[in-house]
Parts: sequence; structure tokens; C-alpha cells
Amino acid sequence: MVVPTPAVRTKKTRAVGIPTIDLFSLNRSELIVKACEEYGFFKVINHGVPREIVMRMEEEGQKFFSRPTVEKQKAGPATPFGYGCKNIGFNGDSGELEYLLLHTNPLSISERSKSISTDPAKFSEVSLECHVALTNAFFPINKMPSGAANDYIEAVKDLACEILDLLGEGLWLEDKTVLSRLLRDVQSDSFFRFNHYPPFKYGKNNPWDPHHKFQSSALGDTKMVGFGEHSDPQILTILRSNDVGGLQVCINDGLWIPVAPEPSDFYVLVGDALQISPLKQACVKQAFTNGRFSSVRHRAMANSAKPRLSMVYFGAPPLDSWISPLPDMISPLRPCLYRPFTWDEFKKAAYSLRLSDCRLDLFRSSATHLEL
Ligand SMILES: C=C1C[C@]23C[C@@]1(O)CC[C@H]2[C@@]12CC[C@H](O)[C@@](C)(C(=O)O1)[C@H]2[C@@H]3C(=O)O
Ligand SMILES: O=C(O)CCC(=O)C(=O)O
Ligand SMILES: [Fe+2]
Repeated sequence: MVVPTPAVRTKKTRAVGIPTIDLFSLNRSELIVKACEEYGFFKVINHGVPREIVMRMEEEGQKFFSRPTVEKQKAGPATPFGYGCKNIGFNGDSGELEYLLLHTNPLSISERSKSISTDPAKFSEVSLECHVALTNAFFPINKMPSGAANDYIEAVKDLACEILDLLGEGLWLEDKTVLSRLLRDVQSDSFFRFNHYPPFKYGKNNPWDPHHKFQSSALGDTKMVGFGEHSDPQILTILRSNDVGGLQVCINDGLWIPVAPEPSDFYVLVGDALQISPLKQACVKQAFTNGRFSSVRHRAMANSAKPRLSMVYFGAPPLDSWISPLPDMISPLRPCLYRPFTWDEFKKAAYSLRLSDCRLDLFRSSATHLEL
């Protein structure tokens, strides 16, 4: 049997033309706006998230997924939070992966950590001050929670907020922090997800086997879907993985681009709630930006001989927040494309649909709906 070498794999998965934003650069806000408009996807370097925080979180993920299945199942089933294996959501989607989906509220993580780790405090320790702050309507939080998960989530939330503020600057919004405030809100409905894709096994019934009828000429062409095609419903996603590839993004309506794994960097994905670019595609997905940006469709393949571990932060507003185009994004030439809706309403719609469905189509305002 001819087993493709890792060198072939690396070449086949090298990313083409994905924008990289250096957060130290002077023109970063314009570049971020351009990347959001053109791709809805970009890589950030010089992001300021300490490596130690990332490595501690990765270690926690590795430890969890290497536990016996019965132990992992104690953190499940994912309804939607907790441990899930192969089943994604509630409507029959499945994939080649196992995952841990968490709400980012520190108290909720702390509660869950008891079934996730043999050392829950290391995974998520909430300080007394933080506990008081979170349970008191009149916080400020001046003492950060500690524990790998809290530290990681705080760090990537700060990164997401910095990017949203730069976006606000690049869009010349009157209030540049209007979006980041939603993520910083103590009631924010943001999620965190660990995805663990198993290594692809050589052998029978394997498309890499030369005798298999689906055998592909090159490893990169093999279709073993880990996490199927979708857009993320939230405002902004911050994704980081280990050094194993698999992520692909869809650009120009149908062209799938493999994204090179970059364990020291982060990838940023525009979610449905941020999207803009009006009437560009049949499946329009835009909200705050009234169609100027498009949420990026992406998927993750499970083609690698090594397990892939991704750590994904989904920045979302509080459930009762209204999602409607920002006033700066509406003009006589760019009329409001969507009826206003709450994040709660949108999430309910998302959970009633399949992974690959275009949820924002349900919220188009009646006038623009007729145009399609
Ligand atoms: C099939 C589904 C899983 C999902 C909820 C949904 O009904 C449609 C959106 C899916 C998604 C994609 C991005 C995130 O991974 C996720 C947590 C989210 O907010 O929307 C998942 C949902 C899930 O796995 O629960
Ligand atoms: O694992 C990945 O790289 C992608 C995961 C993803 O798209 C998600 O969790 O929503
Ligand atoms: Fe996603």
C-alpha cells in the first residue's frame, strides 16, 4: 500500500491568498475591513495572547479527549453544552469528531469542570471576588477568574473585542465600541468549543487504501468530513488549532481553500450576526453591517494521520440584544435588508435548522425578500 508522506499532505493543504493582519501594523483597521468584505476570514499575528495561556488550554483539551469514553460521556450529552461525539446539533447532522461545547460564563464553566477534569480547579477556578462580581447585578469585575479555561476565554475575548473596535474604526462608526460591548457584557451568550478530530486510520474501508473504490489520487482530495459546511451564527469567531490541518473556507461561491494550521496564530471568522454585503449571493447572511460583510462558510476535514484539536471562541451578544443593521450602515442606496430580531430569536431559528442552512434568509425584510 502506498501511504502518502506528510510532505505531500503539507503541500496539498497550504493556504492560498488568505489575508494576514499584523495587529502591530498602522493600517490594521483598513486591512481588517477589507478582509471582512472580501473573505469574511483572516489570520491575525502579533495578537498579544500569551503562549502560556494557549498551551495550558490545549493541554486541558488533550487531557480531556484522551480520557476513557465512559469518563468523557459523564460530561455529556451535548444539549447543547457538554461532551458530544459525532452528532452535531439536534437535527441529524453528524461528523467525524468529538467535542466539548461550553457557555463562556465562568460560573457555568466552573460547574461543568467537575465532569470534565480530574483537577477541576486547574481547568476552571473562579475566585471568590469573581463569584461575587458575577452574581451581583452591580459588578465591576476587577479580579479575573483563573484556571486554564477562564484565562483562555478572557484572552480570546479581549482579542475579539480589539478586532471589533478596529473594525468600528475602519468603518468610521460613530460609536466604535458598539459591538465589543456586547461581547464584554456580563450576560453575553458567547460559547467556547474544543473539537477533536480523530486521526485518519489506514486500512480497510479507507479511501486512502489503493484497493478502496473511493481511493483518491492525492491525499488532499480525500473527503472525510469532520465538521460539515456551515457559517457560525455569532458575531465573530476566534479559532486556533494545533499543527494539524483540516479547516477549509469557501470563497467566491464554491471554491474551497485549505487553511494552513498555525498554532501560534488565530483565525478570525465573520459570523452571521456581523455579516454585510447586500444581495451579493443568493444566500444572504448579514445583520449588523446590513450586508457589507459576509459570514464565511467553512468546514473541517478529518484527513490527517494525526488528531486535530481546535479551540474555538464564538463571540455573541446577550440573548435579549436586538440584531439590526447599525444606523451607519443604512442609507437610501442601502436600505435595511433585515427585520430586527433578537439574538435569542435567531439562535432558536439556528437550532431548528440544519448545520448548512442559511438562517438569515428567514429574517429578510419583506421588501428585499420580494427582490430575490
Ligand atoms: C446543527 C447545528 C449545530 C449548531 C446549531 C445548529 O442547529 C446550527 C448551527 C450549529 C453551530 C455552528 C457553530 C458553532 O459550532 C455552534 C455551537 C453554533 O452556535 O452554531 C454550532 C451549533 C451546535 O453545535 O450546537
Ligand atoms: O475545527 C475547526 O477547525 C472548525 C470548527 C468549526 O467550524 C466550529 O466549531 O464551528
Ligand atoms: Fe464553525
